[in-house]
Amino acid sequence: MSTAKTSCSSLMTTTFSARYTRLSRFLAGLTAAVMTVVALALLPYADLPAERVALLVPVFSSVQATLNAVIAYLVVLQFYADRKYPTALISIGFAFSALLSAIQIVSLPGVFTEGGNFERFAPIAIWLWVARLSGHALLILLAMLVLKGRPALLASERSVGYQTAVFAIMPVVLAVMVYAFLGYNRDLLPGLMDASGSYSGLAHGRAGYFMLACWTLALLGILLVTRLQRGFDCWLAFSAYSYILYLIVNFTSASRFTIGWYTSRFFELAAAATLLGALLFEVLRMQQRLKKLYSNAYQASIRDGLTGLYSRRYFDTALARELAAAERSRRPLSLLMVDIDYFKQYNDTHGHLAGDDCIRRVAASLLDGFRGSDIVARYGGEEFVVILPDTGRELACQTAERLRSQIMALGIPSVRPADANEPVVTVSIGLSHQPPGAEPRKTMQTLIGEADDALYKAKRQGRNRVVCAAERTDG
Ligand SMILES: Nc1nc2c(ncn2[C@@H]2O[C@H](COP(=O)(O)OP(=O)(O)OP(=O)(O)O)[C@@H](O)[C@H]2O)c(=O)[nH]1
Repeated sequence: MSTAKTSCSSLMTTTFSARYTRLSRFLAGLTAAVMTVVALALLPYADLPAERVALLVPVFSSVQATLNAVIAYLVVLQFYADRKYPTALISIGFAFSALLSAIQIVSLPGVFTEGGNFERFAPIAIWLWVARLSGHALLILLAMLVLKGRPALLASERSVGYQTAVFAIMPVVLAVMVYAFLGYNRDLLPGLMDASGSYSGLAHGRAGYFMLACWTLALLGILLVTRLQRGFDCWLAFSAYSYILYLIVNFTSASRFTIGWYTSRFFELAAAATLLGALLFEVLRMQQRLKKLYSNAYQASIRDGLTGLYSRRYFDTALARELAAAERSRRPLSLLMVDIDYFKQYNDTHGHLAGDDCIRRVAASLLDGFRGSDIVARYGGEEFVVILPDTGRELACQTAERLRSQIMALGIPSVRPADANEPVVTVSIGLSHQPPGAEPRKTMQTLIGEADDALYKAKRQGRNRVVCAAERTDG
């Protein structure tokens, strides 16, 4: 019960595996600690003015917007797979942030005009920044509340495609609405920056505290609700923590073109870059897992569960393939049908489990006795078949004889009727053969039928022997 609940409360259980959680926790914790030290070391210098590098901030903002857009894309695709609404809300958060960043870049100095549209956009630009950061955090917080309140709530399988499209469009609508609202009310908005470029009114006022509170609540939400059960949870928490450091360093300077103003952007960049790295790593791991799963499923579909030999189904396709190849290359092909003698008595005396063990030992011996190109399969019950490509009748007879002796040599104690003289498990073998270039060529059914008839003859003749179908036809 508790396991089911725990897995529900974690994010992205479909794609993101638990295996690397401890490593992610350690790495995210370590990186957060290093960043905290860097932030603390920076604080005394945050106020110092720095060179005005007009393009630095637009470049930072573009990279950050691109990273967030890619994260949003990967996460909304994840919603398509796991159908969890919190996943969709997180993707909206990142897409919303990316879009508002893009809008904001237009207003920055040196991007479209020398002085920038900044002066013209100034009241909106800084409000866009406030809206972007708080909106992003609130959407993550909302995701955590939904995850906590309705952990089992899933989008229906039928509508998930349509809902994914809606969630992909929603951030555009939100961003346009925020932009329109701010533009429309630009004259009413309180100025958050003075003519000298100082925004200490924002940093040490209600808007600044609000932004910090949003990210602190988002971080607490991630920690308390997900309990960092998956790698993604850890990096999402790290990303929220990076935003808090970003704001603290940025607010300590509270003025444009200072050490704090520039360097704070590294923290925002770190938030997006590490999360994207974690996502890509998980996508790569998922690919590896799928490959392994596919290979396991394929092997299970062509192998017999008890013996590990090829299954009857695989044998059917293999025989058709090998017969066609033998015909094309005008080479011979032989088929052995091997059956354990008196197996019913063996089972009745020693029990079914011992019977299984006997089948396994005979199968292992069969595998041992053939070339890599020969195909050994379990035909059913205590019966096996072996396809011997490129093998003439003489060689096939010798091989079958060798196999018969090899199985006797295993010395599996047997219970026999009074007339049987071997106290060990033996096999009877029927052999059929397709000579090179023979016309009319035999079909699969003919070849199997002939081997089966030969096996029946071997049983009637007293068992523990090899009978070749060609002998009977010729004779
Ligand atoms: N333990 C075990 N027994 C199986 C398995 N598949 C089939 N059998 C048993 O194998 C026995 C086959 O019996 P029969 O077909 O009468 O053949 P037999 O006793 O070997 O007699 P001959 O073939 O004429 O020598 C049956 O009792 C089946 O229940 C299996 O996977 N495990």
